Amino acid sequence: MYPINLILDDKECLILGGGAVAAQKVQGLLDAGAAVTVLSPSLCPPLQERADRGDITWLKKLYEEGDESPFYLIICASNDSETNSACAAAALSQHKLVNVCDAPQESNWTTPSVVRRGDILCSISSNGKSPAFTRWMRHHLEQEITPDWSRCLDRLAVIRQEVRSQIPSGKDRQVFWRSSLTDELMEQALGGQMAEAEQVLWQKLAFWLIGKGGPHAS
Ligand SMILES: C[C@@]1(CC(=O)O)C2=NC(=C\c3[nH]c(c(CCC(=O)O)c3CC(=O)O)Cc3[nH]c(c(CC(=O)O)c3CCC(=O)O)/C=C3\N/C(=C\2)[C@@H](CCC(=O)O)[C@]3(C)CC(=O)O)/[C@H]1CCC(=O)O
Ligand SMILES: NC(=O)c1ccc[n+]([C@@H]2O[C@H](COP(=O)([O-])OP(=O)(O)OC[C@H]3O[C@@H](n4cnc5c(N)ncnc54)[C@H](O)[C@@H]3O)[C@@H](O)[C@H]2O)c1
Repeated sequence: MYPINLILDDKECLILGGGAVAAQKVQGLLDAGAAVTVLSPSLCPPLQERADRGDITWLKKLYEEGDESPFYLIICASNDSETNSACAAAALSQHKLVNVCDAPQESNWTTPSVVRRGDILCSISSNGKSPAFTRWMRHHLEQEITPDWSRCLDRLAVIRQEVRSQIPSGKDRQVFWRSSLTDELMEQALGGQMAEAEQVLWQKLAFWLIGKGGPHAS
């Protein structure tokens, strides 16, 4: 397996089936900004609510070959494994992104468990060996990765722009960041002293620039 972060903004995605598993997958796709269609003769109550609100498009029918054609990404989550397999085979023959929720061997990607904190995205997989363990790991990481991590990331993104403009060499910037983002600094930042930690980082940048003879020195 090779992890990738797929950009799904407004991409047309299809989910086959309207049960609890489909609802979980719909949530993940909506979180990623996709345009979601559910194809199923029936919907579970949470999906019915989403369809009523207009969050998703509902195609009220049984799957027929060709239904998958307009879509970029397809998740087969019906409880009819023959239909899941037929849809997956048709979609794979068109080189689409396909997941079969009860048959990873018929998929070209599997669904990881996810922890989101602002722009932080942490995905967890067990290569299909134990989704229950994957779920436990998610709960564990949810405790560890607090909303402060995302605030910290937002501050670091600002400082990164400044570092980019002050330290012209990519190699030097790498050395700066590797020597500056220490455990001690991050423990301070995430331990309730983010502003103080930020000051320390600005100081480190100032010292770095003095050591290197100022901005844009070669
Ligand atoms: C991460 C998560 C995302 C999501 O689904 O959105 C996810 N499964 C979750 C939960 C979960 N799934 C199952 C249980 C009951 C315990 C158990 O059966 O072991 C629990 C736990 C629970 O719900 O408590 C049953 C199950 N799952 C699969 C099969 C078929 C098979 O193994 O062949 C069966 C048997 C069906 C049956 O018997 O009928 C297969 C897959 N499930 C995957 C993902 C992919 C591999 C992920 C990995 O690498 O770990 C993969 C391969 C396919 C895919 O979906 O891509 C989500 C965690 C959400 C969270 O974070 O809470
Ligand atoms: N990947 C996972 O995490 C995971 C977890 C649990 C179960 N599963 C598997 O997922 C499948 C679905 O589970 P569920 O609990 O959502 O089932 P469910 O019975 O609640 O829902 C199944 C849905 O599929 C629809 N459907 C049936 N035949 C169809 C067809 N030909 N075309 C379109 N839609 C059709 C039904 O109308 C229903 O809405 C099961 O096969 C189960 O083995 C996967």
